[in-house]
Amino acid sequence: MTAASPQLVVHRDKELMARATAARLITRIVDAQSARGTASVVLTGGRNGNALLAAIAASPARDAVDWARLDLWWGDERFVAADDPDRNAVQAREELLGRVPLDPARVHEMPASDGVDGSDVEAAAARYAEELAKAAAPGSGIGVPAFDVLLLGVGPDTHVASLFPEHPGVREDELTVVGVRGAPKPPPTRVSLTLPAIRAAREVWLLAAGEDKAGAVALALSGPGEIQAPASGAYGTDRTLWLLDESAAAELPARSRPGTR
Ligand SMILES: O=C(O)[C@H](O)[C@@H](O)[C@H](O)[C@H](O)COP(=O)(O)O
Repeated sequence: MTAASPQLVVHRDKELMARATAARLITRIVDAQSARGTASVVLTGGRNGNALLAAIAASPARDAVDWARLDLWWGDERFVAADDPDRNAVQAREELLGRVPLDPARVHEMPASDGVDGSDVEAAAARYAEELAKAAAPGSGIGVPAFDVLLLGVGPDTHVASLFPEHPGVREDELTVVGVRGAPKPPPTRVSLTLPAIRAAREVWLLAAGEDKAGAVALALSGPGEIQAPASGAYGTDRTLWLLDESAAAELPARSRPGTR
């Protein structure tokens, strides 16, 4: 299996998907920390991403993770004030981050619109790209850390992070982080990793639950171009995992549908 050929796991419903993925992520982090003394995870916003964080917070295995030796990054962020409830980081703190003993220096929030860059979202994107590059191993590829797991929610239009079909961000093939204006999903201004940065992750896990995602899942896995279906361009160097519930998998051809877990 190549990284670009995804593995699909279909769960009975979105609640079980969140709980099972929480167990999967906890195990993956523990394995990385056992092997290398540290782990690096990229979080996603959205309902599925937040449900996963809530499931981790509720997991009896939660504290198998050495939270102080975990680097957290974001795949995208809404470019609003730092304390705006619309911020992915604010929602992540409420669901999990405020309940576990993380090292604050290793929680890398994307810049906010009331930060040093003001309303200059391109400058904010460049700042985050610089923070990623500083954390990257010297001489390693495009200047992002080797993320162990990069999480992505999938939009009904197949967007991932804040990379939307036919938008400039999804066409970016050099920068690791871009400013996004006029996003179809509000709020319109965002900061996002690019596909090259996403594809630098060891594992990319795409989360999609609900019937409103069935068309996007079927389209993205049918092999279209990443410009028309950004989710189809999201894959890891070692593994690409689509974590679905039955509703989101409903439009997949029978031959590509694994058994439900
Ligand atoms: O900032 C964001 O809005 C997210 O990062 C976005 O990419 C999200 O993951 C998808 O839109 C899916 O969102 P849902 O899981 O809520 O459908």
